[in-house]
Amino acid sequence: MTALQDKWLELADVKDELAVRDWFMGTSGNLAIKVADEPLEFLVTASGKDKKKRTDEDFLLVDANGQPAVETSLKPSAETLLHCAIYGKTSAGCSLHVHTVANNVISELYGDAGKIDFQGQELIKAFGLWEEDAVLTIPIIPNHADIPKLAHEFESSITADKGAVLIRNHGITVWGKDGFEAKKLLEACEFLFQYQLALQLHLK
Ligand SMILES: CSCCC(=O)C(=O)COP(=O)(O)O
Ligand SMILES: [Zn+2]
Repeated sequence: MTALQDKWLELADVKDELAVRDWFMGTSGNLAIKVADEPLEFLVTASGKDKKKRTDEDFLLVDANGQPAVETSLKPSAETLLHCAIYGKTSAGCSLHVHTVANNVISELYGDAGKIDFQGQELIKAFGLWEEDAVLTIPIIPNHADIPKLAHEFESSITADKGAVLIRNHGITVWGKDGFEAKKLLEACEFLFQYQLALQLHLK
C-alpha cells in the first residue's frame, strides 16, 4: 500500500466515525491528513459533498497553497487554507473541522471573551494537561467570510503541534499528530462543550 492509500484510508475511517456522530450536518465540515512533508502535500475533503457517504471522490491531494497537486475535477474544501495554516506552522499530521450545535453555542456565549477556559476537568488530559491546576484554553476567533482573512487570523491562534480553535457561530478546528489524536481532541472538546452547556442550564 502506498503512503497516499494508507493516509486516504486513515482519513476515510475518521470521516466515517464522525459521520456516525452526525457531525457533518448540511454538508458542513472538512478534514485533512498530511501525506508528504517536502514538498508539503495533504489530502483534503472535496467541497460541498455529503460527508456521511464514503466514495472514491471524497478527498483530493493539495499542495502547501491548497491547490490541487494532481489534475482533478474535484474542488478542495472552501476552508482548505485553514488546513494549510496548520501544516505550514506545526508538525501536525491530521486536522478536523466540524460544526456542531454545542460548539456553535459555546462560541457565541464566550465569543466576546475571545476564549473559553477549562480547568479541573478530567478530559483536558486528552491535550496532555495532567497537572492538577492545568487550564485548557480554546481561542475563539471571528467568522470572517473572507477565507484568506479567516485563515490569517486562525494562523495567529495556532501555538502548538496539537490544539483547537473555535470559529464563532461556525465550528471548531482541531489538529494533532495523526487521525487518532485529532479525533481524540475533537471528542474531548465536544464533551467539554456539552458539559459546560448542561452545567449552565442546571445552574439557571
Ligand atoms: C454548508 S457548510 C458551509 C461551509 C463550511 O463551513 C464547511 O465546513 C464546509 O465547506 P466545504 O467547502 O469544506 O464543503
Ligand atoms: Zn466550516
